[in-house]
Amino acid sequence: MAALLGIVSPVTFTGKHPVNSRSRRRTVVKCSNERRILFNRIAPVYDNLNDLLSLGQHRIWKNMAVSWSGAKKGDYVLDLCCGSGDLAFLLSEKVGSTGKVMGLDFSSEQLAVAATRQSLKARSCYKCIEWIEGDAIDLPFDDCEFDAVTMGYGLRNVVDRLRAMKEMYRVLKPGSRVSILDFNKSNQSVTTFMQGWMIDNVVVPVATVYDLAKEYEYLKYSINGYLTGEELETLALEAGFSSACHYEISGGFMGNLVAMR
Ligand SMILES: C/C(=C\Cc1cc(O)c2ccccc2c1O)CCC[C@H](C)CCC[C@H](C)CCCC(C)C
Ligand SMILES: C[S@@+](CC[C@H](N)C(=O)[O-])C[C@H]1O[C@@H](n2cnc3c(N)ncnc32)[C@H](O)[C@@H]1O
Repeated sequence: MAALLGIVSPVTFTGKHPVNSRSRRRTVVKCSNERRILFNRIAPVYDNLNDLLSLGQHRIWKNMAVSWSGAKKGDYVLDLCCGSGDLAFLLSEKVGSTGKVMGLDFSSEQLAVAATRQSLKARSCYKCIEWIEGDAIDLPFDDCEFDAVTMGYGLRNVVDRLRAMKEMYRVLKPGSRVSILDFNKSNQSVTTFMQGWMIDNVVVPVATVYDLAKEYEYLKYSINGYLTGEELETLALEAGFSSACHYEISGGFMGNLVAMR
């Protein structure tokens, strides 16, 4: 489970000397691949389980994240860790057919679902979306390209979060925003307890029906290994953003970081 968790401490020590960067690199690559496999495996049922398990609320949270990004008509925007495309479709409705949306993910199966969903949509704005298979920590884009960046339930799953944050900073135009939605690692013990209880007693039992118990058990461990809102703000400032604010939503179950370059 630890491998699936891919929880890699910033510096891994054995004995007196830090493990060399080559072994750390190997660990990062291995953990990253474990996660890619996880999201490939859940791709066929991902959207339906999100709707069922959040009672459709996740669509509200994603709408909020896209609104916070500041994306507007005619913009060129990026949705990182786009998965099956939920935030990319919402962004395309904001930028319209005169804008452009890039959806990037390293799961080929998630991108295949996104492309299929796009092919079934009639509105012209959805035609402005392009899907790219790539890694959030090494973006295939130039500096200062995008008017907005979104990341829905992605940063918690990225092994090197600071590197991903620095890449988001690099590809954003000065004065533009990144909006990062995810579970909230709450400081309130009641919220943490309720989050964990829901995952243990609702989410995982339902996922078990689809033989995905292990994949959804990862959720709880990944939230435990995530950053608090305050730590996310600090991470954004460390990556170079001029300002950062983390908003708790849905009773503290979820959170959204907004940072400006
Ligand atoms: C859209 C949501 C989660 C996306 C998601 C993120 C991940 O990192 C995963 C990792 C492994 C497997 C699946 C995912 C994954 O789906 C949030 C909503 C879906 C959640 C699965 C449901 C979580 C339930 C909450 C703990 C409680 C919701 C209360 C609400 C007010 C009804
Ligand atoms: C929980 S899904 C979120 C999908 C979508 N943003 C949403 O909100 O529904 C997390 C996504 O992040 C992708 N991902 C995780 N680490 C990544 C990385 N380093 N580079 C690119 N994609 C990554 C996974 O493949 C998966 O599709």
